[in-house]
Amino acid sequence: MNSWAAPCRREPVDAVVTLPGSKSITARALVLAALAEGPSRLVRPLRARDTDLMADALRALGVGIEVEAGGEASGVPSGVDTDWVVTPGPLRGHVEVDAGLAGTILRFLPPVAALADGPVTVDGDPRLHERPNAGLIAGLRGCGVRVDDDGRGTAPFTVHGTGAVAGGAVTVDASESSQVVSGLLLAAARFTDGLDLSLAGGVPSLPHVQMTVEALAEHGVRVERTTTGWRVHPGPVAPVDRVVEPDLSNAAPFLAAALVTGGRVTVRDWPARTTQPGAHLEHLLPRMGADVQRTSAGLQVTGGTRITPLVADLSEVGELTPVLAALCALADGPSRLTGVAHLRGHETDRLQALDEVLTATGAVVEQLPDGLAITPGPLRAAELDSYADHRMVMAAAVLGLAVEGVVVRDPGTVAKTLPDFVDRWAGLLGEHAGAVS
Ligand SMILES: O=C(O)C1=C[C@@H](OP(=O)(O)O)[C@@H](O)[C@H](O)C1
Ligand SMILES: C=C(OP(=O)(O)O)C(=O)O
Repeated sequence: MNSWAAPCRREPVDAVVTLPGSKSITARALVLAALAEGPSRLVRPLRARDTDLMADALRALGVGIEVEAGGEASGVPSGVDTDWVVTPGPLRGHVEVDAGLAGTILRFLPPVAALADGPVTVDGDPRLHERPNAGLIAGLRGCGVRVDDDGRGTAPFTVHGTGAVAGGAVTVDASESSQVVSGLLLAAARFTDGLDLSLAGGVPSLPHVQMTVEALAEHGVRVERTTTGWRVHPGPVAPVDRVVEPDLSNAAPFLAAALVTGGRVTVRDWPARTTQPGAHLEHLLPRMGADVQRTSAGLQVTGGTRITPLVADLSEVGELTPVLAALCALADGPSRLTGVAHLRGHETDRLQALDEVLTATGAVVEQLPDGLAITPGPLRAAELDSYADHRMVMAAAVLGLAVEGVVVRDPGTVAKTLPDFVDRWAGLLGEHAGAVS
């Protein structure tokens, strides 16, 4: 499929959707299970490019990861393969791993690789070579690990595992990605001296760091907040069986459809409490005019007759920016989204890409040093790039609901976190995914 005619919808949608597991929780669960003292079971992990590549990378290091039919907890008919059973083994080096375009692999795998018994080379898509990673590589070196890189910390690079990592007190610059902190914390219980990590500056996406801290605690690791960062005590990592929550960032386009069409969308199995940044949709969407309720079915979002502009600092929830920006282009006044300078280092430079896409469909966009000012204009048809970015396809889908004639090139890029997005979108609208070529 080379291009996708995003469906336009004038009538209110009315749908209940079920979404696959969280990318971020699946990635953490895989890494911690790989470092644990015995086998762990992941029920309903996300099966998508990012998490499949993470599983492959860990397998290359010697971790057993088997697909198994789910039990009762999987919520699907018995006999359907829904679970991953992760069996740790001695971590081996002399391997190359493909990180694709996954920030989670780029930043979570190298600290694990440092515990292997030989060199591990990390490479991936051409765009991965541009994703910022200097903070992680400097942090690893501070822990006593030898890394060969091009001097910028970007992939490809080689981590020289020796079977042990000293750890100790390290200061890192995580201003470009919270994953620098998460990656180091995740493996730190296995470092000889644990890790006393201090931040050199700010860190975006704090809920994702909190997600890491909670995942560590669930695996029995002692982790605490310090005045300058986080401390992880050395010790065993306990195995854990867990059910992976639905991906709430991937819920964003589906819930946004309720606002665009003045309809109603419920996302099933919305967690009562979660560290996923997508949980902030519950508070952000009412600011854009939606009625949001927790019902017995899940999170129900009902759109009104207009979309209210949004002025918000999205530093904690950067992942939501593309879909929220699309909604801003359909609002009835100017919006301002700030706190997201680090989006320039995501799958694409998202501030530039959003500028291009929203401008092409009629908005007036100003790029700010750390965000976007978006003034809606008369809507017009456009052929949009997907920028190899799943969230840009999802943002285009939201625009397409309101703009006749939105065509998205290379929509298959959604495979990163939601391979069947186009089919699910058709299902949301009560259509078949026919308009693809
Ligand atoms: O730890 C994680 O799972 C993630 C952290 C965030 O990264 P940044 O801090 O680089 O934005 C987020 O954008 C990414 O999609 C997932
Ligand atoms: C920034 C994202 O991904 P990654 O984990 O590759 O950084 C994202 O999914 O929005």
